Amino acid sequence: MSVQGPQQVLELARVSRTFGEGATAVAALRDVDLTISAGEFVAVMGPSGSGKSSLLALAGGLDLPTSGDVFVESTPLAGLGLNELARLRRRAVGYVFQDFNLVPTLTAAENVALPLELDGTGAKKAHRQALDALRQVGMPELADRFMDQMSGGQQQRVAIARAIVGERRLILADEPTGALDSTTGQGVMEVLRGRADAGAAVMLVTHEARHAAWADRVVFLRDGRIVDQAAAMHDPTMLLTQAGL
Ligand SMILES: Nc1ncnc2c1ncn2[C@@H]1O[C@H](COP(=O)(O)OP(=O)(O)OP(=O)(O)O)[C@@H](O)[C@H]1O
Repeated sequence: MSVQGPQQVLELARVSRTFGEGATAVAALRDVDLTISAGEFVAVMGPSGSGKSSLLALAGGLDLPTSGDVFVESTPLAGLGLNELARLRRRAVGYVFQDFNLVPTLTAAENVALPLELDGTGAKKAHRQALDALRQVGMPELADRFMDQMSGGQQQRVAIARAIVGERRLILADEPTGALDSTTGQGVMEVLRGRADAGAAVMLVTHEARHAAWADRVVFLRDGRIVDQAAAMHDPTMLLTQAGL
């Protein structure tokens, strides 16, 4: 399924995010400029606490910057009301959370179909698209299982299926392979690469150089600033050196 729309899917313009005030304030992000185009897969690397999760949260409209602007498909997020922001997130943004955020009382297929149904897609079509997404992450046979009948790795793949379902233009993934063995983790990278190749913008936070090697570009964060950007090299040790890891 191809994903079409404006060329520039995500833009962060001089974005800063500070938590707290005064002497105890923490600058999680400082003056970050970043643009991701349709079809582009960007990996974000950097030491713990460098601002990677904060960056993803701002890109997905889950948090708002202290200063600067975030645009998703040319729409400034700051100008949206809460309902409009929620609608844009459901329609345009697929988010893989570190802790999955799945609904335990729903089956895998119901979890994946949920954002589509909330957005007005009919139940049958939503179910069909959910099965397709579950197939892409290699789990079509587990569609009717509830979350407490699944391993951590299986739940993680449900979370990934929910992020890629439908025609999301922006896919944001925070360490989406933590609970997966390396073969399955590789499969998830193939799925993300495939979504980018179909026209989505993909941003992946990862500590793993072999996963960053799937990206078109790697952004390195340190102390809340982008310190370097590089075309992804297929030399993992080089990536680790650059990331200071
Ligand atoms: N809700 C919050 N309240 C206060 N400080 C926060 C909050 N969220 C993040 N921070 C701080 O902002 C900085 C950046 O955190 P962030 O989680 O974005 O880093 P990270 O690179 O994702 O780290 P990790 O790799 O450990 O997940 C850290 O110093 C963190 O303590």
